[in-house]
Amino acid sequence: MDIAKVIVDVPASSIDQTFDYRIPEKYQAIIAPGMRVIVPFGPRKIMGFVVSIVSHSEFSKLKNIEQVLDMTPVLTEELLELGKWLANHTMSLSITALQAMLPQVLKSKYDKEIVKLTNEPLEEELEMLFAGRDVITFDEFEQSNISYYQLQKAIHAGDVLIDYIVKSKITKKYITMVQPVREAYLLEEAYVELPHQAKKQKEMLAFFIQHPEPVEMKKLLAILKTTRSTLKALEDKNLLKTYKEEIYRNPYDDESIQRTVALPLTDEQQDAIQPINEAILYDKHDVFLLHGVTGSGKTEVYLQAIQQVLELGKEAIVLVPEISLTPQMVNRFKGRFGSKVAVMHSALSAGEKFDEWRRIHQKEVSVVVGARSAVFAPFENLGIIIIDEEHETTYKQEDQPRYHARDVAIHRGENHHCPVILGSATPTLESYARATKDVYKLATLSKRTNNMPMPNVEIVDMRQELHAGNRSMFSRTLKEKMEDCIKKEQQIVLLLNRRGYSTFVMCRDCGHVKECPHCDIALTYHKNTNRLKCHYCSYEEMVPVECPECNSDLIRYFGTGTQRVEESLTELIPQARVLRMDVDTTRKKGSHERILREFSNHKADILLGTQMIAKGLDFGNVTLVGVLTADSMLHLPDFRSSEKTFQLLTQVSGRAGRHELTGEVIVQTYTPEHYSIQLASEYNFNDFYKKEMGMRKKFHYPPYYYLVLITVSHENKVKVVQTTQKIVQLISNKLNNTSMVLGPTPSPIPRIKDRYRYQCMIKYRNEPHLRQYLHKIVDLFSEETRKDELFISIDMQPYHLM
Ligand SMILES: Nc1ncnc2c1ncn2[C@@H]1O[C@H](COP(=O)(O)OP(=O)(O)OP(=O)(O)O)[C@@H](O)[C@H]1O
Ligand SMILES: [Zn+2]
Ligand SMILES: [Zn+2]
Repeated sequence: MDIAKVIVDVPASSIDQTFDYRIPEKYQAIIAPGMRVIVPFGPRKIMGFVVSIVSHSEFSKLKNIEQVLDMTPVLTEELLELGKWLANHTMSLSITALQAMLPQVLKSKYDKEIVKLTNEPLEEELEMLFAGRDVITFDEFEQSNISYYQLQKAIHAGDVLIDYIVKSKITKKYITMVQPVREAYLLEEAYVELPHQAKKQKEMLAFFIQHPEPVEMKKLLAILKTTRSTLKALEDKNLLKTYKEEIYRNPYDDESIQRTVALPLTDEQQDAIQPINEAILYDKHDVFLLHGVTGSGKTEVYLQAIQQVLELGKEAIVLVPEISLTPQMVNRFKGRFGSKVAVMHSALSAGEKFDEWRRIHQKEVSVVVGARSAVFAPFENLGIIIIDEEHETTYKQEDQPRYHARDVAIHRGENHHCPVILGSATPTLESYARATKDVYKLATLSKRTNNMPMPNVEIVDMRQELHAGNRSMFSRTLKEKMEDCIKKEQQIVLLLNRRGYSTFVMCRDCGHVKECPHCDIALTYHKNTNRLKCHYCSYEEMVPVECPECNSDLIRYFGTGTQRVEESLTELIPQARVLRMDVDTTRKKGSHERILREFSNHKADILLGTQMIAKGLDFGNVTLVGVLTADSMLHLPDFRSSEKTFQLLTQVSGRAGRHELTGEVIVQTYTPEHYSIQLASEYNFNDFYKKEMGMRKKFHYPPYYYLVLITVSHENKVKVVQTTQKIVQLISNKLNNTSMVLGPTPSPIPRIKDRYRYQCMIKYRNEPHLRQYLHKIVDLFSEETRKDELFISIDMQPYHLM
């Protein structure tokens, strides 16, 4: 068994291709599938993953593995299999799929060090290598004669640990602990024998006679108001000992979180959880769709299901959309399960992320709460996977591998024979359709836990406001209600539905709009710098003083950015204290939390923001929710725009009146008659579902049809059109006659960074060999994609149609 099959890090198309390498003697005892290695490839040395170890190769002249990067596999057997499936499912390279499962630190090249964790002497050779130090570089080890096997043994025994040198603000990662090495009566004897003058030493012994548990050295010295020398003296007498313990860069202060206990479930919750608990108990894979109105206690159902999973000694993954991963959310899980919970959040530093990942890898936690990529948590005994707000499109990754976390979760659920829970107040049509066909099991929570009614929604027609002479972006009703609310010392959430909006500069005389010279899209106006920026290529320029087309000086900016809304708001209601939450004000780490904390402490009357305020917030004092422009995304070239509008309105309405106070919602719109707005205002999911399903059926969209979006880009427009044309032809010949191929058409943004973009769309119901066809087609162009910068992207089940 001295040959390793390795997936190497080369961006070549052929998927599932492994290369054989010989394992040098020194690595034979330690190497295992799932470890990363460095191998020679052509003239270069590159990284790869060992996927299996075999005794025979078809090839005769094999090169040697150059270096083994891990002493314990970073990918489990299950994740290796998942990677293979993922690459095929998303039409991406195996190497890309495997790397997507690992934290950043393991993807880039970081220097390693070996940390000694014990104060006991190590095995002789290793002990000599450390030579009294706590930390040595990995290089030093590699230059020594010590075998990898010896090192691996010390790692497994917990005596040493391999760490990556990541720059992190928190540098202190190890603490020194003190512990008595003698039994209490021996400490007492020693106490009596100590001379009078050794007062401090006596105090320290007295402390340990009372508290024989290990204590952090720093704390001990602080409590006893003494120094290291006292401790040293007792160490020398062999009464106490010190050792190091690793502390994790834990960004959450677990101790300050208030612990909670399971609430007695309502009847509806009870009915929902019962079949889930059964699936957990009998190792049964089922997908449950938990359709529960906002505030109906879905989270409590998750928590109690996880409780059951933990009692069986298994593990749980909870996925939450990135922007809902607030401290409020995290605390609900930490409050119930304490330090058993790891959090995977993109705002963590690389070092913090790695620490959280390692806590999972080393089985120190059994629950992970995280955004999309947490679905790859390296648990080996999963008992449940939960996806909260399953309708969120951020669960689809927009670059390679273009996976949907829901598909990955279900695949892992099958592997582990465990249930998958999809929860939402507004499930996707895809999931709901599956539930009505019994592919998923449906559980419904129709009432809020406090039995409060859903807040009343009033639709305001902004066209009539205009006719009545009100040109501001706030209707008269909304203004009155806001003033009233502030008077009563209650709070307001204002949503500016900004998708599809931007602030652009237009000439009032000739209508000229300033566009990016490299991308076919309007430049966005940034007020604080008075510059125009492109959001696709970061091109920027000064705002022109006159129109480049007609030289008029009537050049003005249009659109409604949150910043502008804030300004008009403070003009309209000067006494209002406004907090703004959008991408600009939350860029800094921790600012998101700060804004929410201030709002929750009633430091402001109004929380004004974009989509990110619509989800998960639970503030008892919020009684009014205003939506400024409900229809702003209805007109986007996206077949999901009605669904997204319905979801957003329902979610944001759910922020009002969650506790004792009743809430109300004002929705401003220019298209009050649109069914997504009407039905959202009635909380009528069922009718919306029926109506929208009718539309999808008529226009051949999901869930009736599956989609594939193929985008071709190149600097030469003719080449782009021709290539897309050819792809359309090739694929049309292969598909059956219930499938459709649309295109070629220019992409909604026809040029980005000077590259032209064309696309075609495949709609199909049943094409079992589609992926094979697509692979073949992509292979046909592989020369051009490699040499001529032709780019072909394939998005299976696209969410982003731009
Ligand atoms: N069985 C219960 N008895 C009493 N209170 C409960 C119960 N279950 C949940 N709650 C409380 O009801 C409130 C709403 O619950 P929760 O936030 O879990 O709802 P949700 O369905 O997840 O809402 P959203 O979709 O709006 O986030 C919370 O304050 C929660 O503590
Ligand atoms: Zn002009
Ligand atoms: Zn640009």
